[in-house]
Amino acid sequence: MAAQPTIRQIDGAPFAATLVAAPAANAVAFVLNARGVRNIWVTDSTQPNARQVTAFTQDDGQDLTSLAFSADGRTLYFVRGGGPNRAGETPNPTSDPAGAEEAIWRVRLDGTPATRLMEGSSPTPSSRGTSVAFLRRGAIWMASPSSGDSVRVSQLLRMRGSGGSLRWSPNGEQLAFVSNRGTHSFVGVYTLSSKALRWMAPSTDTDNAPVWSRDGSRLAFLRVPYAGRRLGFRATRSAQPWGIMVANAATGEAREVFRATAGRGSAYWAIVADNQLQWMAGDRIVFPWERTGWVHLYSVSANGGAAKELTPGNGEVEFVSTSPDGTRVLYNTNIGDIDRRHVMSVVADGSAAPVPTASGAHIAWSPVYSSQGSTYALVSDAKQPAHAAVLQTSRWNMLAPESMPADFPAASLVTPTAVSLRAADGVTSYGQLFLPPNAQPGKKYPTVIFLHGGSRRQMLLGWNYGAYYHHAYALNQAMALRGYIVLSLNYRSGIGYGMEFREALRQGATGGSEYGDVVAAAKWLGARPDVDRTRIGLWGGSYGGYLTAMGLTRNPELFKAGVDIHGVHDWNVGIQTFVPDYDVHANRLATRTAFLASPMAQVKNWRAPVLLIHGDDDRNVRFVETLTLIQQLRAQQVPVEQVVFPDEVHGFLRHESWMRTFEAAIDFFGRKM
Ligand SMILES: CC(=O)N[C@@H](C)C(=O)N[C@@H](C)C(=O)O
Repeated sequence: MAAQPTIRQIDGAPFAATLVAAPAANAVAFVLNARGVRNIWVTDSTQPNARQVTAFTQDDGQDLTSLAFSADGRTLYFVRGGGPNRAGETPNPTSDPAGAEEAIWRVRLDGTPATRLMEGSSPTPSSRGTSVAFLRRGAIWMASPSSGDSVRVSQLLRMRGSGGSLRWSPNGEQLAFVSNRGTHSFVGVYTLSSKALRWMAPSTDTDNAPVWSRDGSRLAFLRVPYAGRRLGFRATRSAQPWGIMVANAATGEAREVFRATAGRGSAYWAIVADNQLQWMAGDRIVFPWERTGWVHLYSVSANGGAAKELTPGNGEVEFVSTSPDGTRVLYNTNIGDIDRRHVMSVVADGSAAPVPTASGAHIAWSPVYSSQGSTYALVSDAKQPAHAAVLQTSRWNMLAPESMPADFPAASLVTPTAVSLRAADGVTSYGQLFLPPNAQPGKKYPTVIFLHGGSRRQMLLGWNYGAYYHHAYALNQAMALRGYIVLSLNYRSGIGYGMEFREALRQGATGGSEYGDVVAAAKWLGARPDVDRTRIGLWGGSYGGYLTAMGLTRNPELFKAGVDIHGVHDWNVGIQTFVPDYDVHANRLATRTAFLASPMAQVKNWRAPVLLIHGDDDRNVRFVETLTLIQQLRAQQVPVEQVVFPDEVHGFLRHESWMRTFEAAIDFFGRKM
């Protein structure tokens, strides 16, 4: 019998991320995270086969992000390291005594080594020259070539608020940006020659997502009416309708060219894209709208008028980019295949129906056109982890096949199947079922339910496009290969199944209604002949840790053990992490509802053994959430085990953190289930 693949083998393939295309030279770049060692790979007109252009060698937890090409496509800028937490500390998960930083690096595609340029983030190379605008602690700075290979940096302008969304005009003479003022935001335009700053029709609303017209005379941006402080972890089904403004860059005067209708789609839901708005050829603006209850793309004239739906169907558009000539939009969607993602393209004026790219049971995201019109994407399937690929004769062909480890056990992996189930209140939820290979008829198997985090997430019928859930998919595979049945549950309040599913009523801090789907899943599994209903466990991270803890407090009769990774255990604490001035006394009913929807409200019922795992530099779910839970469980003599990662953040930055987490989980379930 072949040796059982280890979790380190199953989760040992590189994870591909951050695919970007250059405006010239047919260059495309992406990041490969190979067991925590992150490096940048490129392909271009000189060498169509992908090649590694950086030389990092350690699982050091220093992410590579914000890749941005120069106008000529010959130089690539990127950020190494993460942003500061509220205490101003940058992520240092190896506890490196020298500390860590968030800095902008540069690598030329001529083979010379990458070099660190300066502290900062959001490198935004000029659309014409060789300058690079960037952010440093919320201020806007500029780096310009100096003697030799060095750069001269200077703060571009001093203003209130925090800068973001840097956008060069097509001629490289102006820089548009967003100035975030906390309760509202403005769009500004800075002119380099005159050093003049002009606000675009400033108002009480939140203006963001600026995009230049193709002739550089105008700017379009989103205007979202002020709606008070958003506390999160609750449904938002409607709002004061958002709109699209078009401003004259020279005068700052603007007018509204589109406004969402009341009801469905009146609350803006973002796509994943460099720009939320795409200024296309023919002066048309392409934008996302949820009017039908699904996130679709629409097209409207920059002069106003009726919006035209480009992507009809029951499913969501998620990742969006455009062709260099502005005639086509490239996007991914689950329309027609709800538990996967496929890349489509459509003409921006809506004169023709969307066109598919590749067929097959794959998951494709982050699609981009190269400057010479080739189509690239990040792709995975049930067995092949996330990789960068180019579209050739309607197939996705891997760009860096040599990066796959020889011991990756693709053939041993199982292929999950799509399932759906109904909760007591009638709401349908969805999931992927992993069955142990060579399952024996009549045998009853121990079973675990995986609960994703977010909760605006969706697990799929294959390796996930998010790093966190790419890792989670590996553990689900490892558990199935170790003889567990695994149900990966897409509970209500997740994405992919429409607005009303995502914005499920009484979710999270307003009632925890999604826990009803967890109970339904346990009962659905318990009714299966191959499930040992006395051996059902739960595991999940963050929001999934919350639901794991809910199961162990609310229904100790259903669940035998749990692995709770940085879970939310008190919604009032969870909200305060994102809203520091949240006042639990401002609305006592809401505060009490939030507490009653939290595991801590019924922690006295907790009996089952649990493994708690947390990094203490967690910026999303504070370490104290686990501290207070452990204190209470010890007082109740509940069998509690723990794994703590000093200086790790929420989505573990080190591969070794994930491996230690998963090895501990496999061992824990082996002993407790
Ligand atoms: C928004 C956020 O941080 N939510 C957390 C409770 C969470 O679930 N975080 C991760 C796991 C995520 O997927 O967002």
